Amino acid sequence: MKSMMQRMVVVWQKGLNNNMTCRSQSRALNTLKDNYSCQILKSPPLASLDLPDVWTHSSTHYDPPSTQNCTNEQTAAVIDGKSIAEEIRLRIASEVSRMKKSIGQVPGLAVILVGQRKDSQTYVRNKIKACEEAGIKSVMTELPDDCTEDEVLCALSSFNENPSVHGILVQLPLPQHFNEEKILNVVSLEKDVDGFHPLNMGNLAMRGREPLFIPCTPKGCIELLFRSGIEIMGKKAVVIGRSNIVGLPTSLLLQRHHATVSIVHAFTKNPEQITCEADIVVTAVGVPNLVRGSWLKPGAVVIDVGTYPVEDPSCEHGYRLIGDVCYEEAIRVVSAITPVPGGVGPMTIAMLLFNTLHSAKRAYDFT
Ligand SMILES: NC(=O)C1=CN([C@@H]2O[C@H](COP(=O)(O)OP(=O)(O)OC[C@H]3O[C@@H](n4cnc5c(N)ncnc54)[C@H](OP(=O)(O)O)[C@@H]3O)[C@@H](O)[C@H]2O)C=CC1
Ligand SMILES: Nc1nc(=O)c2c([nH]1)NC[C@@H]1CN(c3ccc(C(=O)N[C@@H](CCC(=O)O)C(=O)O)cc3)C=[N+]21
Repeated sequence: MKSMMQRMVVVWQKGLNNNMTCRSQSRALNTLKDNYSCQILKSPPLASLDLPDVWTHSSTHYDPPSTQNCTNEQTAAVIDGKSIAEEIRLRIASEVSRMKKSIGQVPGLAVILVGQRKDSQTYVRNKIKACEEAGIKSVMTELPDDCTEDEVLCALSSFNENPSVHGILVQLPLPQHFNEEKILNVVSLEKDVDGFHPLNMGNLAMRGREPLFIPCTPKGCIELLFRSGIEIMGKKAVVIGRSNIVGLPTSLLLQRHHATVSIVHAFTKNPEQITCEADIVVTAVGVPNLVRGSWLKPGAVVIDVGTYPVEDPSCEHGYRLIGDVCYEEAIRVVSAITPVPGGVGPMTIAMLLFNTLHSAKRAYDFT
């Protein structure tokens, strides 16, 4: 136990430290001159997030679309997840600040990172930085690749019991020798801000049941659709990928919003035929350029969750990210699309902060 504690690296972020820059000219959509663009310029209230009293319509107002990057060929509006996420994070920061002033408490997020994966380290770093900027306290336990399952479970139990921790995230994937199911089952249901606990997932799947938390990436995808004024009800949606963390919960969530949902996976025959009937395509696979222009119905909306790193010495970190969708082809066909990077990724982090705030509000009965 002692040696485990010594191996932990615990990083506490200071309390309120909102150093996010407020973008007065935030542009949620870099829309271009075309017939479709007018459909997605509305800025509806955040129907999918539970803060309607705070996130007023006026606060979510977007400027008219930019036409700066207009080319003759591009017809799609680019859904600017980065700006939308920034706006959401500012709202969260102001809620955290209100909470601190009112009850002297701030939300707390605990992250468990096992192993040395560079991508996981980057994601976790970004999440902790985002917490710091929103005034959310964060604590991280880092364990080596060869640690035991008991060490992870022990760290989890201590976070489960810690009243200043309102959200717990076990960064996935875990090294191969771990039983992911066993570990995720131990995360307290009330602190499961990732929404991966089987009870939260089960409640998401069942009619008339409400999960305590909705997984961040799927929730971010829906939020992007809402915020871009894209109707889900009655639409044909195709989700490519059926993983527990993205594809499956996204398909459940789209159904909850009354879309007719088809799921495409590695064994699907003729995926193109299924996908090209969809009004909304959400793709979460991790295969670059899997979805070609020919897979898409003209005017469809595409949410590209996939991120795949490709070496690029001209980029800051020596690599750049590409999505599942052949972007250059898709923008000539669809009405709106999320870019990679700058689409879903930033929304995942914003939703994590949202879930953590929500959890703390519930813990303190703060409205
Ligand atoms: N932007 C963000 O916030 C996030 C991005 N991601 C990214 O999303 C992608 C998916 O992540 P994740 O869900 O964890 O990945 P998984 O590897 O767990 O799942 C991939 C899914 O894609 C399916 N699949 C694989 N190949 C094909 C194919 N050729 N055609 C159709 N379906 C296929 C698999 O099908 P089967 O089930 O049959 O094997 C599986 O369901 C990754 O690139 C990941 O980096 C993930 C999380 C958050
Ligand atoms: N328990 C758990 N919860 C997760 O939510 C989880 C996880 N494990 N394991 C890995 C995936 C992946 N994921 C991302 C989060 C943010 C970006 C993101 O912010 N991407 C930026 C770019 C970041 C960069 O440049 O590297 C963007 O797309 O614009 C991407 C991917 C969360 N995941």
